Amino acid sequence: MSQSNQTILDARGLSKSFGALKVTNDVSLQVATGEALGIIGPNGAGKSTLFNLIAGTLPVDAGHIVIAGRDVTRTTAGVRCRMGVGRTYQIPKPFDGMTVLENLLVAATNGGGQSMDEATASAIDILDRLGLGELADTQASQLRLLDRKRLEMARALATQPRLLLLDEIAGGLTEQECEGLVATIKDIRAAGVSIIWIEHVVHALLAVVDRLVVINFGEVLAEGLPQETFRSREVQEIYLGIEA
Ligand SMILES: Nc1ncnc2c1ncn2[C@@H]1O[C@H](COP(=O)(O)OP(=O)(O)OP(=O)(O)O)[C@@H](O)[C@H]1O
Repeated sequence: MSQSNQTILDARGLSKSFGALKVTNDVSLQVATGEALGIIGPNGAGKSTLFNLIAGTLPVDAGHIVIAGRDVTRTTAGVRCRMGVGRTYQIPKPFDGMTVLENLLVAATNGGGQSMDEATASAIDILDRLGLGELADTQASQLRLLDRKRLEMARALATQPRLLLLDEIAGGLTEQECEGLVATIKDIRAAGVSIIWIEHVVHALLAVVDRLVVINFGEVLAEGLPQETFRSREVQEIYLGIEA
């Protein structure tokens, strides 16, 4: 079997400490090309840190990260972005002084390495797909929460990811907004993008993902089919604090 064709992400033995605090402890994650993987876990379990390690915004203390068959453990976030790792942040980080369209153009030209013509064409397409077309010329600072979250996703898509990391994109949305978001993520996935989605809104996550990983105290507590894993005794007890 060719690893590079079948596996978009192969992370092995990842560890990270901040001072004396061990936040990631020997975590291994594999994502097949085209797969959607969900990650849940209590606050402070180390989920976002895992994204920082995979995206390259933080260096690992130990372990290896292979993306599409290439060992990227020692490469920068910029290199990984150009290799196809796109991400959203838990707290959206648009350039507030720029318009929605300008935000995408920066992502597409800097992160995605596209020419301005290519970037403009693909940005307009992405904005239409995400329901932001009419807001293209609106300043990012003027957007309501749902549209800020859409913009966060649109910026990540503008970098043309093969692997998209979504960090708590559903938090704070109404039920109806959440349903729309789930449909959008399904569309992105159907277009061939592999996804890892960290989410506290579990019902939204379970509507999309093929597999679920539960992180607790920086370690993989459980892993498997989404419903089965979420309902397992150890996850109900430790993640939800419920005696099953
Ligand atoms: N750069 C940093 N320096 C020091 N400590 C950090 C840093 N980043 C994260 N931490 C700590 O590491 C732990 C894990 O944080 P992380 O954000 O990865 O958790 P999380 O599972 O994503 O939590 P949440 O669900 O609340 O977003 C927390 O105790 C956090 O305070």
